[in-house]
Amino acid sequence: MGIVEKIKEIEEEMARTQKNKATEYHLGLLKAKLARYRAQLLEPTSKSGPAGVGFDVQKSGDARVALIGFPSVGKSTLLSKCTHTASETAAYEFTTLTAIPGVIEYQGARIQLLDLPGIVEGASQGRGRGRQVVATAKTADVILVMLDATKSEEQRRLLEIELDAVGIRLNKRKPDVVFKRKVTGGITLNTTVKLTKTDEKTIRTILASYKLHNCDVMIREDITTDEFIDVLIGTRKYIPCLYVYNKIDAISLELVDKLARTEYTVVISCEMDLNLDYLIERIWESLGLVKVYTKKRGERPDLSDPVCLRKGATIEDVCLGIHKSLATNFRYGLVWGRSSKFAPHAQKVSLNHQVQDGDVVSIFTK
Ligand SMILES: Nc1nc2c(ncn2[C@@H]2O[C@H](COP(=O)(O)OP(=O)(O)OP(=O)(O)O)[C@@H](O)[C@H]2O)c(=O)[nH]1
Ligand SMILES: [K+]
Ligand SMILES: [Mg+2]
Repeated sequence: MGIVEKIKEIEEEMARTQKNKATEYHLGLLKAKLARYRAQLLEPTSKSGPAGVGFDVQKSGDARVALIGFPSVGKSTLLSKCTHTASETAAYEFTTLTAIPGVIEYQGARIQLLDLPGIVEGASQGRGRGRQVVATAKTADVILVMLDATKSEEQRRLLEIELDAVGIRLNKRKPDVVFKRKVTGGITLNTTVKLTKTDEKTIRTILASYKLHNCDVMIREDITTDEFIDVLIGTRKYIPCLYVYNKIDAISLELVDKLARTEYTVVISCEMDLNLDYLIERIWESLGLVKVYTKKRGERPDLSDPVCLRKGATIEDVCLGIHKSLATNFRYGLVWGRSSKFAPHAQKVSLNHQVQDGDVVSIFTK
């Protein structure tokens, strides 16, 4: 039996199994098995299908945003409107057959927007180019799930299933669980909160099914069984996402209003140029980039060319963002701005100091 069939079998068994206290533990086991098969399916060495690799497009700029959606929702129209790159658009499905990168310039940052082929249901299982598309989505800093506002709500859920199947978790944080493998000593399981969505027995069984007999597990939030499996698999990607409803020119105002009030949602019309600037603002916000300005000794800070970094970035990242040699020859740094303890005055800092948006930084080398 191939992996795809095995997955199907488990999914059917799960669907047949009633969810209650007595079956919770058995379901947990099935989930663990399912997650393992799915991971196998996407491994490059898997014999069950082509490799789970994305399109070969070089990452460029300060961040990457990927457009995921069913055919003809307007992905290429959006790319053509928001960047200087034209991507072919047409009324027929599967107009776009490969990844087309464009650049959004905003607030001194360069954001790569990636137009991708439309996907169909079952994309993650290797139908069409879908698998390549979802694998590319994994490399994005923000995913735009693009939807046709004139079509049913169902499309959103279907896309979520495809992304979930390749290990992408949308708008979620990594579960607060510390997991450490050991060589001996058995399993130490600690929880700092009461578990209401899973239980110790399920957790222990899942560990056993992964042949993890020696490890430390510290659970610090009320996680579900699925979230625990995610921690064990370890390759999950937690990516912020915006749901972008296009073609609002073709629906009622009531519906536009309702969609616009939904969390993580932006409504637009590419054709009528509605809300596109707002969409870019929201993308920027979701990226959560930190901009740092550099200053040479005795000069004013250079406000024209900021270094763009991820949230949580340190002085070391600032150095690496300028030139590798800066980190190796680093002596000390000076920061002005929100991350300075002595604001408005500078603080002398080392490589591991975390910077904040708007900081001005001077680096002193040996
Ligand atoms: N009414 C309306 N039509 C739009 C809008 N944006 C795009 N379209 C139309 O939708 C159709 C599909 O647009 P594309 O940009 O090719 O869609 P796509 O998602 O890139 O499609 P594939 O590459 O085939 O997956 C075209 O006929 C566009 O003119 C919009 O805001 N309103
Ligand atoms: K199209
Ligand atoms: Mg297209």
